[in-house]
Amino acid sequence: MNTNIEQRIPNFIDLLLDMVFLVDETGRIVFANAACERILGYPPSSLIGHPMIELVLPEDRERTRAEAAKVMGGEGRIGFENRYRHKDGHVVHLTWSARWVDGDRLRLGVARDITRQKRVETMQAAVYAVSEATQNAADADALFAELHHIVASLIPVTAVAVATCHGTSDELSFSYRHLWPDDEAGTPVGSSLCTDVLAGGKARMLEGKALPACWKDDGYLLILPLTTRNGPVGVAMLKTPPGETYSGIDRELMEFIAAQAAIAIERTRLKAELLQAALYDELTRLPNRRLLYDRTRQALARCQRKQSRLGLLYVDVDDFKQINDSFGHASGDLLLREFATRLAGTVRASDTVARLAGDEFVVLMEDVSDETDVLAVIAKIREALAPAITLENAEARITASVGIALYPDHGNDIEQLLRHADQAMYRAKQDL
Ligand SMILES: Nc1nc2c(ncn2[C@@H]2O[C@H](COP(=O)(O)OP(=O)(O)OP(=O)(O)O)[C@@H](O)[C@H]2O)c(=O)[nH]1
Repeated sequence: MNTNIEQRIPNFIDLLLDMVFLVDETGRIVFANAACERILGYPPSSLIGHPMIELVLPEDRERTRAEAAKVMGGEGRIGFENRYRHKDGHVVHLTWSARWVDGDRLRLGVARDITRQKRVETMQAAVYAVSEATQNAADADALFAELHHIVASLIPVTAVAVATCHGTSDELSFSYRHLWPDDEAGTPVGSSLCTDVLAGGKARMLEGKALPACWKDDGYLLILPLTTRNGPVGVAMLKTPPGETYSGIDRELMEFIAAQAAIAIERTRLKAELLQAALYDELTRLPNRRLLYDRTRQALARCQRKQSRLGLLYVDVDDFKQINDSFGHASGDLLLREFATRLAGTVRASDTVARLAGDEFVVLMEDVSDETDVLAVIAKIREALAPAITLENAEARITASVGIALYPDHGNDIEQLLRHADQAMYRAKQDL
């Protein structure tokens, strides 16, 4: 009966969607069905006599040899996965069912192409990895480094650059570069390519003579626009190792990741903006009351441990209302910004200058030995305030009243210290 069917329909094995191989004891192919051409690009006749292992990706060969040895030892095996190289260069993921045919001393293997399924899994894993990176990255720099890491785990990259912008009218600036060269003018290679890709909104792949000269026509450059529903956020550039290429599947995957990365960049920016708004004063960009309280509590804990002193200055601009009344609110704002800059310039980078409200500022200094240290800072503040401040149509000279509080001399917590310094400042103002 079977013989009859085989005689009447002789080539049914070539209709199978899976590949069927017979491989001899030396590892050479003795039979391959038509699916090999559909899946690997090789006509079956061209594979006869060819060592099977040479079709396997070099990274998977050792595992594959070990698996073949098990099959040749008589074990029926199902579910082994490895990767083959298609004739056109792209990677094909396979899962195997294999057994040893003892009488013919041949390995019979049936392989299913699971490349599409693997791609879906890779994409899902990439979405997860990018979203985790977005959650965990402390800032944009950390996010770029993590995105680079994710991309490098999926495709070969030797050099990476990301240029970012805020919308179409904004200029691109290079925010991340890894082994990315400069051109003769000292700007990152590919700047004009980025501008073109951003304008076109489509990914581009460059090779050979089209590559920037520094790569000597070697390898490929993939340029991807980073765009969200709200507009462009930048451009990413990936360079293959010399002699390698990105397949259509690699490019599709990178375009997908670029879309995820663009959303991640937008979210990280939003997070940074929210954090800035929550902790910093909008007008002067100085820490606000909330951040001052937080930093003071931390500083007090350190001082307690180290048995050291902390100095707190309450600084209030004298007669600021008159500036507003005489020159207008915009000039008042300008003066407050300049005042903040000068104040911040008088202390160490590790100290904190905060704006509490209106024209009231606080300076927090760690590790002061006694009041002399603090008085020296006040002298510096007065010196910094001495030059006139240029307003829109006028010049203004300002002074400030300052009150001092020291930990532990005048209090143990932020509220007590602030109250003490405020009262001292008030007394100083009365004496004017
Ligand atoms: N331009 C501007 N003015 C502000 C801002 N915040 C508060 N002010 C103004 O700052 C002024 C503070 O006035 P006062 O508290 O009387 O302070 P002063 O005029 O310096 O008086 P003394 O503290 O007694 O020297 C008020 O007129 C507020 O309207 C701001 O962000 N911008």
